[in-house]
Amino acid sequence: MSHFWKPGTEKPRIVDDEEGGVLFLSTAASSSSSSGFGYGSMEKQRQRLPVYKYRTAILYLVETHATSIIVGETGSGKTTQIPQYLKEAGWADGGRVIACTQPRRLAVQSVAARVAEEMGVKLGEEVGYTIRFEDLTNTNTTTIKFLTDGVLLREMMDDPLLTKYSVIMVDEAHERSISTDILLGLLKKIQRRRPELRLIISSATIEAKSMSAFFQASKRRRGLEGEELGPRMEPAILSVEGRGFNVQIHFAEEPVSDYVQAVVSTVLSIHNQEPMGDILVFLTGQDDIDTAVKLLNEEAQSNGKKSSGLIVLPLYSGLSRAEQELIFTPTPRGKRKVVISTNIAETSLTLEGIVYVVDSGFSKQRFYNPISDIENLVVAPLSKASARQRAGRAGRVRPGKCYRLYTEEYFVNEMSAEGIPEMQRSNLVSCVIQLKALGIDNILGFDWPASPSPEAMIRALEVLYSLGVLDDDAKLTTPAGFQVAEIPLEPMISKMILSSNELGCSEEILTIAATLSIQSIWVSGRGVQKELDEAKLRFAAAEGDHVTFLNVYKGFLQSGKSSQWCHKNHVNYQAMKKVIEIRGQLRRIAQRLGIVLKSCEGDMKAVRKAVTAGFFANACRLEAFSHSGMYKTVRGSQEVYIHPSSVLFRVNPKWVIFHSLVSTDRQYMRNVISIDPSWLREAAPHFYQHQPHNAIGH
Ligand SMILES: Nc1ncnc2c1ncn2[C@@H]1O[C@H](COP(=O)(O)OP(=O)(O)OP(=O)(O)O)[C@@H](O)[C@H]1O
Repeated sequence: MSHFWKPGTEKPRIVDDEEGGVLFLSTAASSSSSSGFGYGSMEKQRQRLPVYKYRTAILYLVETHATSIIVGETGSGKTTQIPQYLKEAGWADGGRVIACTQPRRLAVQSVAARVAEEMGVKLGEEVGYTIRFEDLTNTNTTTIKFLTDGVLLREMMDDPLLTKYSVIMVDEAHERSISTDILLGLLKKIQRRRPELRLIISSATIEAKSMSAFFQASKRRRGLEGEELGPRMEPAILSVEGRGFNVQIHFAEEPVSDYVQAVVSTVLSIHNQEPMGDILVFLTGQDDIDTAVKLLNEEAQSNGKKSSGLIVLPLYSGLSRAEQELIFTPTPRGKRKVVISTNIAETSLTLEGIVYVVDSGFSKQRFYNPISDIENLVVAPLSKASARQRAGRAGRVRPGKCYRLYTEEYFVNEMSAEGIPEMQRSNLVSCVIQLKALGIDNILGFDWPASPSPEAMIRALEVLYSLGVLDDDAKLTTPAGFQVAEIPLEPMISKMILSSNELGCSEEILTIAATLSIQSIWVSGRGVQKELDEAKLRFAAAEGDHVTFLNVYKGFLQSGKSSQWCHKNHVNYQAMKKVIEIRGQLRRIAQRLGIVLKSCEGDMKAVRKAVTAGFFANACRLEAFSHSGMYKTVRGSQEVYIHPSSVLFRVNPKWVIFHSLVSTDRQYMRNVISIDPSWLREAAPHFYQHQPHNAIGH
């Protein structure tokens, strides 16, 4: 192998914890790797998982403790088995439901399907799932329900105490997504009102001590005589030892400078030198992934022998559902599947054929600076916890290998143990509105597992006030605030949709909202930049990217949603199918909220005003003296530039609004639209009240 020679020595270990009055249970359990390849019956497979040896211990802890923290290595069987054990022990009797949350939609769907299969039932009946815009459960029969943590938060709006659930298992808690953290804070509150509710916090590498300390504060109920009632409120910690099949780790000999190229050569080396078995590659985002797919496919064409038999599939959230599901289809005999993915395949996913994992060592992460009020999407190094999750995708159903595109020295000495919780590196606008919608008024005093900075909170409150979502007492306004809270999108997009109603352009804005929620509608990649730029010119609108999206969408519909049309125009066919899918869902929500579906018939001023009504906080002005296209954000005076992928790159209108920022050598604005600055004060008088008139005047 060109890059690898060094097998790793590090073995993932579980942190033991016997302190602080916390109950620690540990029974020696051998790894299922000793059981070799045989599959046997489904029941036998279940019994071979490390978690099986802990079945009684887990059920005992759940019976006697309000909260149980279960730490176990990836592949030990936590996600698929624990909900079934609970059901078998009667926790779903009497119409009660066992919930298991996941941070990602794809994981929810695939784990639910697996559990239904293991139980021999039809998915959507006894075992079901709910993700945003999709509910595959049956109110009468579903007893085990998988759902995203975001969806469970939304359920609290209708049922604040989550009364139908007997046990809620918060899985993959180590990921510390914003929704997981909000959920943990709220569940702790609910538990005080519903001591019979049981919580299981489960994860591969959670910091069990700090999580336990977080739940420790809850008091046990007392009876009239002062006797303690109900379950013990201090959390129990259980460490499940043993993991899936063995995964041999290989590290790069030298640091890798171009990880996309390194991925391509590593995949080809595996293909040429290693026995059959599928490959899962982790890259950072759509652009990298599309490039790697293209390079591998080109190899397959130009170098028939070396790479024949490779089926290369991309996997990222911007793909349509059908395209994502391709990764689950069995690989034909004599072929090798290569799935090239973002971190959406990092946790909870079992792809049966995967034997090899290639880990670039990076992922795209959000970083927010409350002082400059700037949130960036940055390609950042992984944590050890994520690297272990990635390696764990091999070795699920047979022994595997993981090739890390970084050195062992880097892994041991420089990689951080855990990532920073998303809560502490994000803009909190969505989080605050959710809590407000749940009636949590004292946001600053909320009990968080990891507190966000007060500056970030205040910024979020200010933006929400300016969006007209909060009133002077920081309570949700009626009806606008409640409507924005009800649309399951970021509040700025929701506000843009609501404003389009008054401006008579809801049909256009729904298309824009759907397009903004996927990463890119263009086919990018190395070597096609010139053709892509030419294709974009065919659709480019002087107003900017949002209006350009409308032109592409129109062209796509006129072509009869043709894939050839997309190919000819460098438009990503799967992305367009996803736009249509999301748009349909948003349309239904808009109708439910009483928004009149109407087209502005080419009045782009209305469209730009609606975008301004939602995204006024992202307004920028071109620096008069700047020949390099430097803009400054109106609030915060941060230096930003139009991204080369924007149709306004080098056009540089004086005033623009952006949708998001990415940071490479500079801060670049992605998806940019030109505006008239007078609309800013119209849209958000409070937000811009301290700006000198000439700062946002003509
Ligand atoms: N779809 C599937 N097909 C085949 N085997 C599966 C499937 N899903 C799960 N398994 C088997 O069950 C094992 C345990 O999976 P499970 O998701 O419960 O583990 P886990 O401990 O929750 O791991 P993680 O933290 O990575 O999600 C897998 O390693 C695999 O052997």
